[in-house]
Amino acid sequence: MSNVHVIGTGGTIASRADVGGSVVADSAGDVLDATGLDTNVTTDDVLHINSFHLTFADLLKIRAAVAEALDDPQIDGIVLTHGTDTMEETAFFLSLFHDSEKPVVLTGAQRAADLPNTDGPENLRQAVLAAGSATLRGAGVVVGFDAQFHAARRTRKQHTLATSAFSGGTLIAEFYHHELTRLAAPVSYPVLQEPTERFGQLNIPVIDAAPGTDAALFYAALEHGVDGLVLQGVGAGNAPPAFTDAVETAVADGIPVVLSTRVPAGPVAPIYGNGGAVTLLDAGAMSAHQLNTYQARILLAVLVSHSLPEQSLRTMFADQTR
Ligand SMILES: NC(=O)C[C@H](N)C(=O)O
Repeated sequence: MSNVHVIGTGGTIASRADVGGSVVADSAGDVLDATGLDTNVTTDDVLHINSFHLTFADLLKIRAAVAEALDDPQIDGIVLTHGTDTMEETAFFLSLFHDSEKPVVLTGAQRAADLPNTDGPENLRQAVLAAGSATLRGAGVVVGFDAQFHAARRTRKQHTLATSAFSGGTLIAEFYHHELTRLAAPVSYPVLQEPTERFGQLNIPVIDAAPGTDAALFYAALEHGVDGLVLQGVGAGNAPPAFTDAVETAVADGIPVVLSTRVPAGPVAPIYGNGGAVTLLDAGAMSAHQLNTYQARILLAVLVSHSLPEQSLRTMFADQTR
C-alpha cells in the first residue's frame, strides 16, 4: 500500500465560516479526518493561513517541506492543502524545481469545512487517492480539484465561487466514477535551481495597462525601488504609448520587465507597433508568452533571486515560456 504525506497550509479547506467571516481553524489532520479515508497518510502543518496572506518567504517554506517529503523514501506521493486564491502561484513555483516521479497534488476547497455542502473532504479524498496511485506517477505538480487534475503550468482559478474552480493547464487525469484515468503527460521544461534566500525579500509588482492609464505608477514603482516589474497589457500584450519609454528606462536601470496579457488564453504576440507588443519587446520587455501574469511573475522572481547576468536571465526566462 502506498504512503501519502499531506502538508497543510490553511485555506478554505481548513476554515470555519461560523465565526464572522471564514477564517483558518483546522489542521491538515482535522481535514483528513473528515474524508473518512483509511489509508497510510501522514500529515504536517507548515502554514496556517489564507492564501491571500502568502508571502514569497512562505513559498520558500512550502518548497522546503515538499522537497523533504520528496526525498523521503517512505513517501510515495504528496498532497498540499492550500487556499485557492493563489494556488496557481504555489503550484507553478513548486513545478519549477520538481524533479521526481512522485506526484505533488495541490488541493483545497471553495466552501468552508463547517458548511454542510463543503467540497473540501471530497477534494482531499480524491487528491490523496491520486497522489498514492501509480496512475499519477511522473505527472509532476498538479492542481487537483473537483475530480480533475491539471498540470500546474498555466492552470488558473477561473471562478471565484464555483466548486470547479480551476482550468487552463493540461488536463492530466480525471476521476470517472471511482476510477482515476490518466489523460496526458505534462509538457516538460528545464528544471530550475532552487531559489536563493533572496527570493523571500523580492518586490515585483504587476502594473496594469488599460484605457486611461499612463505610466505614472510604473515610474513610481521604479522610484520606490523594485527588483522587477510585470507589465500586464491588453490583447496580445499591448499598452498605451507612454509605457514604451517606461520599459526602456527600467531595463536601462537593470530592472527586468516582463510583458504579459490580461486575456485568459493565447500568447503575448508581437503584432502591433506604436505601444503594442512589437514596441514593448523592442524596448526590452521579456514576453510572458503563454504564461499568465502571476505565474510569469513567479518565474521572474525565481530567476531574479539567482542574481544572474541580464543575458542569462533573458535566455532562461525564454526557455521556460516556449
Ligand atoms: N477557496 C479558498 O481557499 C479561498 C481562500 N480565500 C484562500 O485562498 O485561502
